[in-house]
Amino acid sequence: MNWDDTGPDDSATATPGGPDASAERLVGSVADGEDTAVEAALRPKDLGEFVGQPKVREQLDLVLRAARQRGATADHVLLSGAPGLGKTTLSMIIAAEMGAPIRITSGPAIQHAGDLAAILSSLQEGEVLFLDEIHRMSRPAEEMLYMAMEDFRVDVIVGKGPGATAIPLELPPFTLVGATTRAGLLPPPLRDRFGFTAHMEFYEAEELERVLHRSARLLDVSTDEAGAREIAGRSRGTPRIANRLLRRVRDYAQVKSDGVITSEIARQALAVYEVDERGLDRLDRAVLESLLKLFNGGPVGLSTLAVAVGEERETVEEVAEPFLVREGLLARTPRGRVATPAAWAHLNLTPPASSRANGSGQTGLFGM
Ligand SMILES: Nc1ncnc2c1ncn2[C@@H]1O[C@H](COP(=O)(O)OP(=O)(O)OP(=O)(O)O)[C@@H](O)[C@H]1O
Repeated sequence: MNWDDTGPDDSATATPGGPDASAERLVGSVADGEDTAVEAALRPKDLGEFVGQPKVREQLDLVLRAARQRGATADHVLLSGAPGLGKTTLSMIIAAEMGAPIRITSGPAIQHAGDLAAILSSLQEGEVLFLDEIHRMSRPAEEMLYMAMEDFRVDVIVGKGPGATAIPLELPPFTLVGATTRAGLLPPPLRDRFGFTAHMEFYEAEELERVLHRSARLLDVSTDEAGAREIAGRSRGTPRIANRLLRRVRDYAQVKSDGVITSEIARQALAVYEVDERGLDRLDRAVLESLLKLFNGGPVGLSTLAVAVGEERETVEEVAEPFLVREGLLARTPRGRVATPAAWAHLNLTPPASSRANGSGQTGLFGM
């Protein structure tokens, strides 16, 4: 039986940086309103306080120290990685370490070259310009940025048509910190103009425990080691999610107990919020359960799977699947979606005999 109603659909382009459909989920990595309000208080202020990402920290520390010793402005820095891993935080740390002010804007906010010219021309010497979602800037603005980054100069075009003239405008030296969830989407001329590029990885559970202990201290929440461990394991490698789960578990501990977060309290609280021990929520589990119970582990086409779950195709593809793929629970193949042996184990289900025989789904992809 061929369940694949969509033809080859392994061309999924979803990434954690896709549409903000995950914003309202407890385990979504995009910031929601409450996150924005609380995050400012929880941001580490210098590299020493910044948890994890040891390579990025070490390299950035060298770049910044060297610039300070030379009395120069730091090179432009490109930070790539999924939402919530600390790109904004690092940009603020760069400014703080350089003793410089910071200006924050984003690619979508700069639709015209004139918008960028206005920002650039008002920068002070040494200032850090943080450009979030730099891959979403308009083309003309991007081209203006090339020259600004390289020569600290922009050409402001005055007038239109044949009478238009370019007036050169000198800029003070500044440090551009660009952030992107999709480094691959940046045109090479832009990528090449960054002196230092750092890729932010998802965090280890032990690192998230440290983030949680720090946040608990700042929020005046008491949590024991096992409580923090329980939350860290469900935080999908992302400090933003860890901090959000911490706040929900704190609520539960306060209402149902004495306010102290223990592993038992964390387990009970996150059961209420339907976040399981691996960080999967209701939607993730619905996708896996359909794949396993209705389609014997696949392969099944994305559209069929989405109908079975009762969600839009895009929601399944862009909100649930990236994490399931990252966790090795689901694979996107040319014939459709396939569950891995780990998916059967996670939901405590037994794979059908045919797939057990070759240790795989029906495609023989996962021989054991
Ligand atoms: N290494 C870290 N140590 C401690 N806390 C961190 C770390 N990284 C991120 N955080 C916390 O996670 C929250 C989200 O971080 P931040 O806003 O910097 O992420 P981001 O990568 O810029 O996200 P986005 O791409 O959505 O803008 C912040 O409140 C910050 O306190």
